[in-house]
Amino acid sequence: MNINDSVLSYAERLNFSLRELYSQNGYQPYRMSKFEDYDLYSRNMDFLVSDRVITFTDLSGKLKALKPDVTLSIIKNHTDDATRKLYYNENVYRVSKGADGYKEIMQAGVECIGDVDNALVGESLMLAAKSLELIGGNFVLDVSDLDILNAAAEQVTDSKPLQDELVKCVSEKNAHGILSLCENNGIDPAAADSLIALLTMCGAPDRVLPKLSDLCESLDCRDAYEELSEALSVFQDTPLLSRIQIDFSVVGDRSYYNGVIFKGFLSGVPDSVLSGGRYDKLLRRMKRSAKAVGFAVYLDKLERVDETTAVDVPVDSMLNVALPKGRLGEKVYAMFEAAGFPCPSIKENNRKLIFENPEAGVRYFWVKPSDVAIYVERGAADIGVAGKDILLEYEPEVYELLDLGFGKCRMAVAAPKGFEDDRRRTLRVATKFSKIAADHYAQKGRDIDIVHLNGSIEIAPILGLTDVIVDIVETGTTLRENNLEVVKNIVPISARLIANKSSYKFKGDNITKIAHELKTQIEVM
Ligand SMILES: Nc1ncnc2c1ncn2[C@@H]1O[C@H](COP(=O)(O)OP(=O)(O)OP(=O)(O)O)[C@@H](O)[C@H]1O
Ligand SMILES: O=P(O)(O)OC[C@H]1O[C@H](OP(=O)(O)OP(=O)(O)O)[C@H](O)[C@@H]1O
Repeated sequence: MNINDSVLSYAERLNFSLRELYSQNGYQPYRMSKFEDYDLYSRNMDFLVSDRVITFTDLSGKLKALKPDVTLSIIKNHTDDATRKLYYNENVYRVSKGADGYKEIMQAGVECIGDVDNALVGESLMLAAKSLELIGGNFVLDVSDLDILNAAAEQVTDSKPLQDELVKCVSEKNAHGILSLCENNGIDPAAADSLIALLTMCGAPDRVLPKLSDLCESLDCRDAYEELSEALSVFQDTPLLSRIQIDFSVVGDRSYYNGVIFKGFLSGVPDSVLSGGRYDKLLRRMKRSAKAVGFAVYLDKLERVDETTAVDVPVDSMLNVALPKGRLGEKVYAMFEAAGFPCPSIKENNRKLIFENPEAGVRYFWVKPSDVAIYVERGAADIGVAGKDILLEYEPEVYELLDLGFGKCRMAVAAPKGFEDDRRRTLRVATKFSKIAADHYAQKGRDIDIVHLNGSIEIAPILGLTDVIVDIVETGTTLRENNLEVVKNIVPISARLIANKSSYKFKGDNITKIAHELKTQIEVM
């Protein structure tokens, strides 16, 4: 049968090219059903991107799921000791982030399960880079190593939950977060020197590996270093080497992944388009003795990429900045101006929302403070400034590069003076910050009923709508004037510089320049 490939869409053609690439490298096709026992996911929930799995009961009353993931099913069916190299092309089903809609996501990927050595990890990295090359355009493959990150986190603390928080800070390029975790837990910040060194150690392998070698010596994780450098050696003397970056902000769940992990980014696509790594720990959890490495290409994220955009076009040289309207706005702009990114038109008295200065290479947008994180996460802005309250509430997938040290306030529980919590009743809580409130009370094991409000939160307990509020307190005036008082401080808040992860790969020089200039201003503040 001859197929006239002009009738195929870009994604379909890409799909065929990927299959060809994987089968030429000895990987066998793997087909599976769309349905899986829900039990598989309930036992491995943290491995999934989201804990919201679409379920249904089958005719025998068994709880089934529409597959949100492919890897778990492949491992479940890998029951012998043979080494298998597989590729798949499957749809997975997920609940969309921030909405209650469902998404059907097309994934292509490879898995190698069995006696996986450094050469096979290298092969997987090479196939990942070649997959990105097939997609076309300007791409970067970021490579990290979770064993090295773990060794640095273990040097700071023995506490696993705290290690998780520290590693999460590395994934956000959030050095100030690491230092404040040390401070809050009575740890000498010097203990985090290696972790912070990893956070800043990003760039081409030739440049990073010598420094990393010394660091791994002092962290006593030489084997992890050898694995990483041996796997990366597959790119030596190939043109793909220029696309490879070591970047420790690539982090997977520490209870599933280990060793080399990686993510692929494409210029113009706001989120990673490929993700993978070693996951021997997942196999241990599923009582398998084999080792494994693999990756998935998220074809759905390429929906807006086609042959015309997937060419090596120069990256838009303008830096797009989301500024928060309101109480932070003027101060934020003034800092960017002083950092060498002025845009005089922004001071004109009009209702325009977008301002640009091509000479300075910057374009500013005024958006609602609570929307800044969305613009940055979705790549409409490369960087922006948002309060930590917004970052905690919406948990956007962004880098948190700097604590700007202003917009200082705190998130607190407040109640009418003399309030005492009656634990026989559900506590009614009014807030704009439902997630922060839910997390706070979940940690205490307190049953609550959240009443989500959009402002004037302080009125709720006065009118008997709720017992307490969770809200921002700055001077405390609003509480005082409404006969309320702080019951518990939850977390300090200030303004943060955030960056889109993909933009950071392709406009990194401009973003680090601006972050450096802003940091200098903070230090003299
Ligand atoms: N007294 C304060 N009240 C509210 N936010 C404060 C205060 N002091 C500092 N901030 C910080 O300023 C940020 C922006 O606050 P602002 O009041 O301008 O917007 P908002 O009214 O909270 O946002 P939106 O208009 O989207 O509801 C907050 O996210 C918070 O980080
Ligand atoms: O401690 P204070 O200095 O009194 O500041 C805290 C108040 O400021 C914020 O309200 P905002 O002015 O943003 O109005 P809102 O009620 O509409 O959110 C916040 O929600 C508190 O109500």
